Amino acid sequence: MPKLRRTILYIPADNARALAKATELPADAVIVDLEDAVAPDRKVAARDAARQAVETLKPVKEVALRVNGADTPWHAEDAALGTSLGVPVVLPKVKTVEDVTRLGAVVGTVWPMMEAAEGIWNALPIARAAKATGDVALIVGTNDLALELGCEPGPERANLAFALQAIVLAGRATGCDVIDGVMNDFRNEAGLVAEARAGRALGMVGKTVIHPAQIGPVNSVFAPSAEEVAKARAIVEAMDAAEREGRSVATLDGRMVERLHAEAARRVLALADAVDAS
Ligand SMILES: CC(C)(COP(=O)(O)OP(=O)(O)OC[C@H]1O[C@@H](n2cnc3c(N)ncnc32)[C@H](O)[C@@H]1OP(=O)(O)O)[C@@H](O)C(=O)NCCC(=O)NCCSC(=O)C[C@H](O)C(=O)O
Ligand SMILES: [Mg+2]
Repeated sequence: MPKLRRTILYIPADNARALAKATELPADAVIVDLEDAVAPDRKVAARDAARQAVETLKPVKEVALRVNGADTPWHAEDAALGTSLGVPVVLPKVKTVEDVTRLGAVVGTVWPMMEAAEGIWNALPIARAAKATGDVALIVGTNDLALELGCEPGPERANLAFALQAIVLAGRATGCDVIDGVMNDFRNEAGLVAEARAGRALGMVGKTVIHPAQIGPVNSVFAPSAEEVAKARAIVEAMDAAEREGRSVATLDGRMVERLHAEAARRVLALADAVDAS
């Protein structure tokens, strides 16, 4: 069954109330954050809270630790914490393959944040290097990307489209999941759903979220709908019937169906089963 990563919830490592809620929330995975969500004067104290939170969450759901960047004074000890916890380590602002391999040699699995302009240009080798460290999600960081590009993404994110597509291409080519960036406007459910649908249409498998209210809507977007499941079943049945008759092409509702369509349909059914089992 595929691993569900429809929603990955960021929780600041120094927010005890939010961390206490995490096991009950229906996010598929959690990133305990030591980076942007934690103020500089709380970074060191936040490590203890992060350790506790990861240890509590690990038996319940997938959990990763976001460390401070390699150019900060906190990075080495954050990375040591990641190593001792044995969870994927989310590395901010990855620019090169070496950024990934250097940290991977210390912590094991690295989930690169795809949010630096240079990192987007190097997306394919970065994704390949990350995949060599384990089961990897490429985490899109649209805030940092927009900052670096000097642009303000509108609801359509047209000015980020090339970068988002490049990340999806790299992820698909290397077997890494691609998880979309956050929607800052966390009370805007309609906007969130539209953005999540656009990410899914590009080939992302989930979206990072920052608030509990965002989890349900995003989980729904990244789960196959009843219509999609029914269509997938019909495609698999049509292809099975064709193959029993020695044909490798079938027709369904006036459309051609080949093995690759049946393969895609089986993926939809497997995802639906995973959602039902969650
Ligand atoms: C955005 C927030 C600061 C809003 O917080 P708040 O005003 O407290 O929200 P609410 O009062 O509506 O909260 C209701 C209850 O939900 C809990 N809560 C809130 N957020 C979370 C959470 N993330 N996980 C778990 N629980 C959460 C509150 O504690 C309330 O519960 P209770 O106290 O019992 O009533 C806040 O949501 C927040 O801090 N979110 C996370 C922010 C974060 O992690 N930012 C960094 C990651 S995003 C990023 O860096 C993007 C990337 O790098 C890029 O470049 O794009
Ligand atoms: Mg960022």
